[in-house]
Amino acid sequence: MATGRTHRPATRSRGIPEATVARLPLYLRALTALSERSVPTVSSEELAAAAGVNSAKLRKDFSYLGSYGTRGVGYDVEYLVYQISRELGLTQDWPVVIVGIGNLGAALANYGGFASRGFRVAALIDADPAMAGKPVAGMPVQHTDDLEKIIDDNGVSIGVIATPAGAAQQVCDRLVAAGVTSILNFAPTVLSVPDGVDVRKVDLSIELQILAFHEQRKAGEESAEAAAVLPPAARAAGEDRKGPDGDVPAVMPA
Ligand SMILES: NC(=O)c1ccc[n+]([C@@H]2O[C@H](COP(=O)([O-])OP(=O)(O)OC[C@H]3O[C@@H](n4cnc5c(N)ncnc54)[C@H](O)[C@@H]3O)[C@@H](O)[C@H]2O)c1
Repeated sequence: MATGRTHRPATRSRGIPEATVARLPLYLRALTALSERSVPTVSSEELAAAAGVNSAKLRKDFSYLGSYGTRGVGYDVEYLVYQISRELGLTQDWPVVIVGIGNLGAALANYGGFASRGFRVAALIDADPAMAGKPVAGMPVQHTDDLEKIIDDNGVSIGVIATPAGAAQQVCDRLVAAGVTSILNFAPTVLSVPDGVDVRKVDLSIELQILAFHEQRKAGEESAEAAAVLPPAARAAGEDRKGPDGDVPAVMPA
């Protein structure tokens, strides 16, 4: 009997904005690190810096949780860990299945960080008959033929897709038909899902492309700054000092 499929994140119904929900894991990670160091309280500024968020935004986010901290003391670290964990639904066990146990699926299965955050890997599923029964991360890989039964038996509502892109939609459709309502998709493809099903896509190459964009902008700003510190005559002379690729040599401060 599936029990997990009806769980919906409480955050939506409580009217917490999606952007705040997206920042809660950042706060939780920073707070967990403080808790591990037995730090009892933290100011909004310190926590904002640790989470990489603006402190006014943090205070606004925490106001949605009904957490305002104490003036001059800050926020109680343990209580905030509990509050955010509860808000994110992490105080309950979330069985997760991973579909596609190749390089990535096996790495995810071996990652210990899921279990410590309340995500129990309930099953590993792959279409390759040669993999069936083989142990990965201490669990036998199960064949996709049994996908629906596995979802039902374990009350799974969260599925992770780590198959090739061409198989992802079909895997997604089967997961959804079996009762999965949240999908974490690593395959480089856009999935169509019915209303009520949440999909989060992880694409490391997109993250790298965004970093490349920022790197390019930083390089542009540096050369603009270098040009700005030159007196006009030197700037004009600098034209002659360009390297063979047109790069302007770095300007040393006087
Ligand atoms: N999001 C990211 O940042 C990121 C990073 C690396 C890889 N990927 C993507 O993750 C996916 C897996 O990459 P990989 O390197 O592990 O590939 P892989 O070839 O090593 O593994 C894919 C696995 O999926 C299985 N599979 C194929 N069709 C299936 C189906 N219909 N049902 C169940 N299992 C099926 C295969 O048998 C294989 O074991 C690819 O789509 C890849 O592009 C994403």
